[in-house]
Amino acid sequence: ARAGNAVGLWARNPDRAAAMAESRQNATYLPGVTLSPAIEVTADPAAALADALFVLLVVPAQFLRPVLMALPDTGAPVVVCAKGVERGTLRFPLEVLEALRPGRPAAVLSGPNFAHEIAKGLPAAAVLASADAALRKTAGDLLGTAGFRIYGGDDPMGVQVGGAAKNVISIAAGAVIGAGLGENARAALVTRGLAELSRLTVALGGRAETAAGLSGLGDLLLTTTGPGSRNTSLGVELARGASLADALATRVGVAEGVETAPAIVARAAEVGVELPICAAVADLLAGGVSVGDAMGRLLARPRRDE
Ligand SMILES: NC(=O)C1=CN([C@@H]2O[C@H](COP(=O)(O)OP(=O)(O)OC[C@H]3O[C@@H](n4cnc5c(N)ncnc54)[C@H](O)[C@@H]3O)[C@@H](O)[C@H]2O)C=CC1
Ligand SMILES: O=C(CO)COP(=O)(O)O
Repeated sequence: ARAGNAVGLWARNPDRAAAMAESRQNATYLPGVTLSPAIEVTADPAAALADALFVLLVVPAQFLRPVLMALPDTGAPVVVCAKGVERGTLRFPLEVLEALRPGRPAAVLSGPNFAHEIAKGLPAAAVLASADAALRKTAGDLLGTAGFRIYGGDDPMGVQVGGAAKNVISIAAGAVIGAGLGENARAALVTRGLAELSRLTVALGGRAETAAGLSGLGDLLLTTTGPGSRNTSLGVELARGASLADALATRVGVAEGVETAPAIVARAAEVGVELPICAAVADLLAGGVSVGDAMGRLLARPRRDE
């Protein structure tokens, strides 16, 4: 909307959609932000999608499939903003889309982008990656503003791996801090986490340099260095003794790393890639190991060259 487009915003719940249309706020998920008059909120998906040049899918990774199934298919290209891996199928978001809408032009938008800062118009950058050069250009042109700099990318798999893996590594970073293991440990963990992210990217056909870009290193820098990240803050809470159920019950927004941790480990195993840090997070979330024991396990791995 800030870039000068008319936007249809579909919300599932008719009461919430009506409240948002009336108050011009999403009080639950983005309190304190006034919606632009160019955004028309509706609970009718057909109305939201009418004349849309493309569709932004902005629900958590586990809900992409049911949401896509609920939306009428207008033939419009799709830009996915979710960062995760679907449990069960072990698919990345664009793979879920391809299964439901084969051949549809699609892109992924990702980067170090806390929603509340984007909503305030603070400067930020993201990468819009697609195998479809025309979509990359039109969606990049339409979404970019003076303060929101969009880079194009032709490695959508690498971008998706970065977005998904960084959420898991953020939980690990939070756990290390919450357990008082120190900032050296966090830096080591994030760096070796980046190596995991990079290995998986390459094994799935992406490029190692994508891991060093906005969607990989960039997002890791944002979310592993402070409590502003929901995944990192979840890791802190778990390390301080909260159960996963209690930690999830007391928060509003999603922590994508919870569902993605076991899924990304399993997906990596399919292509013969080991993700020790992500696996440690999956075990921590499953309640099978303490933070101290998980760190001990990582430190005890056979020594090798970096
Ligand atoms: N919030 C942020 O700063 C950023 C979030 N993302 C990614 O965007 C995706 C969405 O995240 P958020 O909006 O932050 O999550 P959120 O937890 O704040 O909001 C979730 C949204 O999904 C809807 N939802 C919940 N259950 C649903 C269901 N069963 N079916 C359909 N919709 C459902 C909720 O009504 C809500 O609108 C995630 O993959 C996240 O990693 C990416 C960049 C930044
Ligand atoms: O992906 C994000 C910022 O780029 C949001 O991170 P959290 O979901 O951990 O808050």
